[in-house]
Amino acid sequence: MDHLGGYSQLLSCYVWKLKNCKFHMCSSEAVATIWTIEQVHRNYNFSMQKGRGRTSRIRRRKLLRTSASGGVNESHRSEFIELKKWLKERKFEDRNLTPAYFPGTGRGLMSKTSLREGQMIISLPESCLLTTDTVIQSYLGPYITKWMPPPSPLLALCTFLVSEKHAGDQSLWKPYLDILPKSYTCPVCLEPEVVDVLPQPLKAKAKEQRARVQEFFASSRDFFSFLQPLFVEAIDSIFSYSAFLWAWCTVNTRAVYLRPRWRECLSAEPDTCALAPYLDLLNHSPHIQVKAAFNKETGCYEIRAASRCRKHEQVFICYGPHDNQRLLLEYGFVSLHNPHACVYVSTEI
Ligand SMILES: C[S@@+](CC[C@H](N)C(=O)[O-])C[C@H]1O[C@@H](n2cnc3c(N)ncnc32)[C@H](O)[C@@H]1O
Repeated sequence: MDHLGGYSQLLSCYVWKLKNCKFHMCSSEAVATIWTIEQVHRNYNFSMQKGRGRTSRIRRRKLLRTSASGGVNESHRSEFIELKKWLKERKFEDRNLTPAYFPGTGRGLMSKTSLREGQMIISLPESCLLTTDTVIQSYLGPYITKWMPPPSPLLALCTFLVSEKHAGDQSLWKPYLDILPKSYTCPVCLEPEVVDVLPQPLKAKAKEQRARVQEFFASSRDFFSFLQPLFVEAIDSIFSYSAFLWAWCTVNTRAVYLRPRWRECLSAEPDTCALAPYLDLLNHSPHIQVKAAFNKETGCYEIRAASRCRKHEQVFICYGPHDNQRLLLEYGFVSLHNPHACVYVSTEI
């Protein structure tokens, strides 16, 4: 009852803050409050499950130690155990980081040991990357090669994601697909009535983005129909707008940058995106500078720490010098204390 009392008190305090302060709170404060509610809820669930033995005491102490730095270790979760096995088969093992949940930023990666400036923090072999090469070498390859005009690199990646997600247990990428978000918070995924209450300049951008994605989907439907021989179910039920939007957001919010490559069977748009399982659990901080790139000599996508990081701290990378409007549009979040923050003023004002 103690737990329940404390929990509901804390929760109602935050809910009250959200309800009553919504007119005074900026969107980033509101988002932070929602995250705090989530964290209270998670801590509550954890404490209700705790046992009374020595092992539970040790575990609890360990949790307190890690939560002192903000993160709760999540490496015990079945999806991360499966992902780790899958990465090991592809010659990747991580000694520096571990998946964890952080108040404020949500799921991310936490350092297991202190990291020096310039130290390699992740070196992910090419065999773990999902690129257009992966797609072309798959069962989709012959269809992509035959389709005219050639599909874009982005369409190839989205098609592969939707198809593999549909394959479920049969997919070779299942352990990766299982850790991907089920839904996204980018404005392109919001209901039009919600977009309507956004500030004018952001609303215009969000509408533009939605129209672009809808047009991209509409213009790809003939290509999807061409893939029907690969599936038993009707193609429209597999390549629905919601499945396509999920795949688009997956690439848009998580892909890393590779040097442009050109493939004859793909359109001339730059082919620069790769999905990098595990590495894509790194969250963004505008205050961090990291060195990240594909190293041709080692055949790995490498990230080096640009500054030191203490044990059990969240390890961040920087997605770019983005203001909060851009972060929300492209990644579905805003950054507190963003040095690139700016206010957009419409021309009428
Ligand atoms: C590359 S993923 C990073 C891992 C992600 N948090 C996850 O759980 O899979 C990018 C997404 O993480 C979230 N994210 C990244 N940095 C963040 C931050 N500083 N604050 C809040 N959310 C963040 C956003 O949802 C973003 O679209």
